[in-house]
Amino acid sequence: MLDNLTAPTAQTLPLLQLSKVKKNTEVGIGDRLLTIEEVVKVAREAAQVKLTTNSHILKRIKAACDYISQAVDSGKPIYGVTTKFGGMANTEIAPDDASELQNNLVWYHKAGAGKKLPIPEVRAAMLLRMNFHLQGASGIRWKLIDRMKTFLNNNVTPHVPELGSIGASGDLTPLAYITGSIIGLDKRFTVDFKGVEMSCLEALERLGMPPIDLLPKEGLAMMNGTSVMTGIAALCTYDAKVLLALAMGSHALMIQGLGGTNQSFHPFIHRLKPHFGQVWTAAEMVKLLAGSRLSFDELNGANHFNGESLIQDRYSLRCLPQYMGPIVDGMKEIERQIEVEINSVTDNPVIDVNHQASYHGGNFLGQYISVGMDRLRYLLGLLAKHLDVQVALLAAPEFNNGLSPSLVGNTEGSVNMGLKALQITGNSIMPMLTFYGNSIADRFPTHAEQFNQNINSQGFAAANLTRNSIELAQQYMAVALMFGVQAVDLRTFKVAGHYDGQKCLSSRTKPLYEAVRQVVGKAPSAKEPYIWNDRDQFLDEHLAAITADIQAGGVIVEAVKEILQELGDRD
Ligand SMILES: N[C@@H](Cc1ccc(C(F)(F)F)cc1)C(=O)O
Repeated sequence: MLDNLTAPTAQTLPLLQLSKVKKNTEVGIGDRLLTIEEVVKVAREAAQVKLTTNSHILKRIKAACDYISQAVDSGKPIYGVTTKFGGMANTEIAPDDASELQNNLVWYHKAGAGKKLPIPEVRAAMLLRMNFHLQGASGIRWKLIDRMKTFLNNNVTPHVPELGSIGASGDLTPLAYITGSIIGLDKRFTVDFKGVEMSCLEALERLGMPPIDLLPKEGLAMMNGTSVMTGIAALCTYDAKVLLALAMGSHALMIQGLGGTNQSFHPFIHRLKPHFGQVWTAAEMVKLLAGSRLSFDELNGANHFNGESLIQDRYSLRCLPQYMGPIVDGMKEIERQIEVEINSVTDNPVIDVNHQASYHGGNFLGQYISVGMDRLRYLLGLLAKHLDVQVALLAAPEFNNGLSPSLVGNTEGSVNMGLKALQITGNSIMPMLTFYGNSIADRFPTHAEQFNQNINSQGFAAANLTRNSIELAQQYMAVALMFGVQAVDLRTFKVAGHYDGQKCLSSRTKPLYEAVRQVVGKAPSAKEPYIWNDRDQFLDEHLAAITADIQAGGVIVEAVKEILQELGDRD
């Protein structure tokens, strides 16, 4: 009977394609693969979670629990069920202590430190934990899975500290905080209950659920694994993809501002060096620039050379596909790996109910997350470095192809300095991003946990660092967009004698330009560019508004949704 089960496995995963989640508010789990987008929906947009009702799956979950209780009764030695944990796993425990062992595990792992993780990250972690428990390989009761669902669907989130996991046994300590809260182990496990901080006991009472004790294996089943780092990583990966789309849009604005050519993106060139990301970037740039009156359309081999400026664009424009290609490819690979991890069982030992056996292994090691997140931060650094170079070109009258220094709007105003300070702000962010590009997976604590966890991933730390990088990159993107929009207006004046960039931009970049103008509250005008006199606005307010819109997935993100969709296309 149980042989016919069809739980998702890594092997059944499709090659990555971010599924286009319909605008519904429900995400079903247990009998299908979860996508990163769905994790975002549950974590950030409060989509309701619906557990599978597939009877095969329910039976398998129960069968795994039965396997454990029989093992305890018969004295079968199983790690962490009839033995102590980690480097103390040479010590057996009496069957009568098997439940206490699990409850104690949660208790002594309440040893984390630092700030609380953001609520969406803890929600993502709970979703992933449920998703893996539904594969029925852990020996955990349905009741506990259902409790996590109740927490999620009622907007109740355990407080989980940011420090305390080396990503080896997965995230033991962060997951202990989730476990302690859903079972009500002690009042000092606290939660956010629809915005109000309270003890887990009060929250459980409000939800109509009494505290419960864990049964044998259930502590391990709740705590062994990568769910928290993977939850953070899924959100970061999603945000990075949005940033990549925005970077493409910003480059397209800046190329138009600089009066560049599309010739370097000719498909002929890229067929001769057909890396996926390179070819994709070049094709995307051709689409993004199509119809522009500001950049040159020279796909027919023409050249606007006039003996003044260089006969071809500088590298940051001309080599854009060759530079961006590895970033596109890298992010796609990271996404694919995160999607495997979010659909994986990361527990130990795992129970094979079909063969009535359990196996000792190490799926909890978060190395895919650490290496992926280290790489993601590195790629974000590269992304920012490139945008910073375009900003530098735009700010320098020697290289900006006839625009004013620092893109001053009103050059008649004797004291105007334009975007000079904005460039410096960008210059202050970019090196931090490349610094954050350093890896942490290759550093590890010595002698961890009596030499049991003697190799560890640092995946949780890598994910925490990546959250910081994402935030910095969002700030940087605001700088780049402001430069792009101002440059477009100044170029428009040179080409068309007025400042309304909308009239001259390509149709694919117009929405991004308009979204930025909307967010900063400055409608496009033929009379004045975006920034005219220095004292017409404070630039930091614009930066903050643009960053906030990007973080909220607002109109600026909406304006690049076609690029985002095209990024999701299968390679
Ligand atoms: N991931 C480990 C489980 C484990 C390892 C260590 C400890 C502790 F508490 F000693 F640190 C708890 C659980 C394993 O399955 O092998």
